This record gives sequence, C-alpha cells and structure tokens, in this order.
Amino acid sequence: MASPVPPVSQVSGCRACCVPGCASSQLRRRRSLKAAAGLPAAGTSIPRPRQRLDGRRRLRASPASATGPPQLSSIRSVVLDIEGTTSPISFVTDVLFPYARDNVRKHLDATYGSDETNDDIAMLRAQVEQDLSEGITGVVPVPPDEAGKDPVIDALVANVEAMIKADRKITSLKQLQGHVWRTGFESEEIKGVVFDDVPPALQKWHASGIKTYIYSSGSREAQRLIFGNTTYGDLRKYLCGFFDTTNQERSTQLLRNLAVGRGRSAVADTVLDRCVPRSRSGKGCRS
Ligand SMILES: CSCCC(=O)C(=O)COP(=O)(O)O
Repeated sequence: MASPVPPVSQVSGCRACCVPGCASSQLRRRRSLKAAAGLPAAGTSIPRPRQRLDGRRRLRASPASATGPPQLSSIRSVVLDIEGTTSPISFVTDVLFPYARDNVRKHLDATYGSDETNDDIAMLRAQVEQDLSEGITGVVPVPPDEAGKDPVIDALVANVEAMIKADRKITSLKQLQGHVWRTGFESEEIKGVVFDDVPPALQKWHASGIKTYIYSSGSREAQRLIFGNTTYGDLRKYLCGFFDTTNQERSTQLLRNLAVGRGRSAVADTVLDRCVPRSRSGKGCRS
C-alpha cells in the first residue's frame, strides 16, 4: 500500500491540497502566475500557506479532502513558495531584507559599471519611471549616468530602501536583492533557514519520485542561494526547479504544464531554472 503523503502542513504550514478549491485560495493570497495558471489540477499539490504574524506556522494537520489525504502515489509534483511556507516569515523580514537594505550601497559601489549591475540599474530606472508616473510615494528620480556614480547610487539606494520598506514584490528589486544576498551567502553571513520538517519531507518526496518546485517572488538566483546554503546543507538535490516573477506569461504556461502532467516541457525550459545538472538531478527531478 502506498504510504500517505506526509501532511503538507508539516512542511508548509498548509493543507495538503491536491483538490480543486485550493486554487481559489491561492488566487486570494496572491494574484500571481501561480494562481493565474489555474492550479492545481490533478497531480500537482500547491500547499496553502497559513501564515501567522509571528512567522510561526500552525502545525495542525488539516484534511486535504473529504476522502482524506492524498496518497503519495497519486501526486506527481509539488510547488512550494518560501516565505511562511518553507521558511519562517521572520527569516525574510528580519534577516534577508535588512541584509539587502544595509548592503545595497556597498554592493552598487563595488560593482558599478559591471554588466550585471548595469542591467540591475536599467531595470530599477524603468521601475522608478513607472512609479513616478503613477505617483507612488517614496520614489526618487534617478539622475542620468552623466551626473556621476555617487548621485546615481544615492538615488538608487533611496528607492531600494523605500521599496523594501513597502515589501514590494517587483522583479527589479528582487533581482538586485538576489545579487546583494549572494555576497552574504558566499561569506556565510547568511544561511538559508527552513523549517525543520522541510528537509525530511523534500527527501521523502524526492525518493518517491515526486517533483518539487519552488515558486517565489524572490529571484531564482536568490532561491538557489537559500536552498543551496541552508542550515541543513544543500537541499537543491531534492528540488526540480525554480520559478520567479520574470516572464510571467511563460512561467504561467510552465506551471499549467506541471498541473496537467507535462513536466518534461516545464523542466526543459529556461524560465524554469534547473538547480542541478540533469545528470545529477536524481529520479525525482527526471522528467
Ligand atoms: C528568494 S527568497 C526571498 C523571498 C522574497 O524576497 C520574498 O519577497 C518572499 O517571497 P515569497 O513569494 O516566497 O513569499
């Protein structure tokens, strides 16, 4: 007999929800590509975050459906988000965000003129232009490059601080944050924090052939940093890929593919970063 799925609530603080109906809760929680994908359909489980303001999760298991929890054998893939699901909210708000806020100036100063930072700045400029046109508070115009490095960085830092304070889930901010966090992970100033029942659940799902994916507003690069450098070690070996908010239309299609069981096309696509080379990906990540 197939063993029952470990209650997803023990992994994510959510219900195991391989049932129609949890899609609407996702829609309510965040108007994102995950919800836009119309997920879940049979075979894909998207645990529902049940966040508490103190960042702790309720561990009480909830019935997944009227007929009881789904069996492992009936699940092909699981999509998890990070904040409040795999990781405490406090890890994001009290560790990651302050690190980005406190180190963004240093990062921009040290990398100014590099291709990566030029790209980050171009995206931020575009966002700032849009924000100014929409009258968003806290937005500071970014002077042209000719004004010199310092005034440009001053304006960028002011905008980034305001964006972090407002907890904006915008791609330009998330991309830059990922680059700032990279330094923190490399120096081991930051370690990825996951709830203690996450590693065994990921391991069990992987061993059962279930493909687990991460979807977060944080950049895919940042997601890989977190799961590659947790206090439990590198968990990427249990993960099949990462979704973020870039190219939402494509990502939505990939999530739809997962929901209807066409995982092969999903994991082969560049929008969905593979965390480990295919040859090392293990059976749970083969499509
Ligand atoms: C890549 S982890 C950083 C998380 C983050 O920046 C964030 O805003 C939380 O996003 P989520 O979509 O996982 O709630």
